[in-house]
Amino acid sequence: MAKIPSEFISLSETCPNIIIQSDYSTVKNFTGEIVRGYKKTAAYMAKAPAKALGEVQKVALSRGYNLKIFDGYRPVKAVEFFQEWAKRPETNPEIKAHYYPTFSRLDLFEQGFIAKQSSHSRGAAVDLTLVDLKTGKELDMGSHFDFFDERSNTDSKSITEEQKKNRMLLKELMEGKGFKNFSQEWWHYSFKPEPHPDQAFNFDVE
Ligand SMILES: C[C@@H](N)C(=O)N[C@H](C)C(=O)O
Ligand SMILES: [Zn+2]
Repeated sequence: MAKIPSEFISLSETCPNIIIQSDYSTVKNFTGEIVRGYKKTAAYMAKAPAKALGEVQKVALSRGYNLKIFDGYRPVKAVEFFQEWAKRPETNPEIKAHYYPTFSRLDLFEQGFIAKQSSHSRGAAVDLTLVDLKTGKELDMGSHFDFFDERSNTDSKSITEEQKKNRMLLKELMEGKGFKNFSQEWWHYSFKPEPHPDQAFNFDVE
C-alpha cells in the first residue's frame, strides 16, 4: 500500500473512472527512461485541487467526455532527474524528433517548457486531455502531450479550428473549477490558490 502524505489524495479516489496514462512511469516519454520517483501508473494531487478536478470531471462527463491524466504530483527527485537529463548529450534522434524537434534539451528549461521548480511538485498542477466517451479516443489537440514546440502553445496559430475548439473546451472546463492554463502548453493546468505554495514534496508516485 502506497504511503502518501495526508495532504495528498489519489485522483482515482476523487475522480471515479478517470483515465491515467503515466508516461513518466514508462520509457515512453521525452527522456526515454523511467523517470525517477515514478514507481507505478498512478496520479496524486493535493486535496483541494484533486477535489476540484472531480468537479471538472462531473461536468465533462455530462457533456460526453472523460479526463485523461498524463501527470499530477511530480516528486522533486523527478524534476532533478529532468535537469540531469538535460545536461547529458543528445543520444536518440527519434525521441528528439518526437518531443522537441526545434530545441536543445537545455533550451526546454530556458524556454519554460520544463520548470526547475514545478507546481506539479507542490501538488497543484495537472497535465491532461479530454477523451470522447463515444469513441474512447483523445480529442485532437493539434499536438501530443509533451511536444515542446510553438504548436503546443494554447493559442498557437499553427492548428486547425477544430483543434482550437478542443483546446478551448478543455480550458473552459478547467477554468470553471479554479484551474489556470499555462499558455505555453495546452495540457498544463495549475489550481489557484495553491494549497501548499511554499512546499515542494518528494515522495514516490507508487
Ligand atoms: C514537462 C511538462 N509536462 C510540464 O509539466 N511543464 C511545466 C512547465 C512544469 O514542468 O511544471
Ligand atoms: Zn505540467
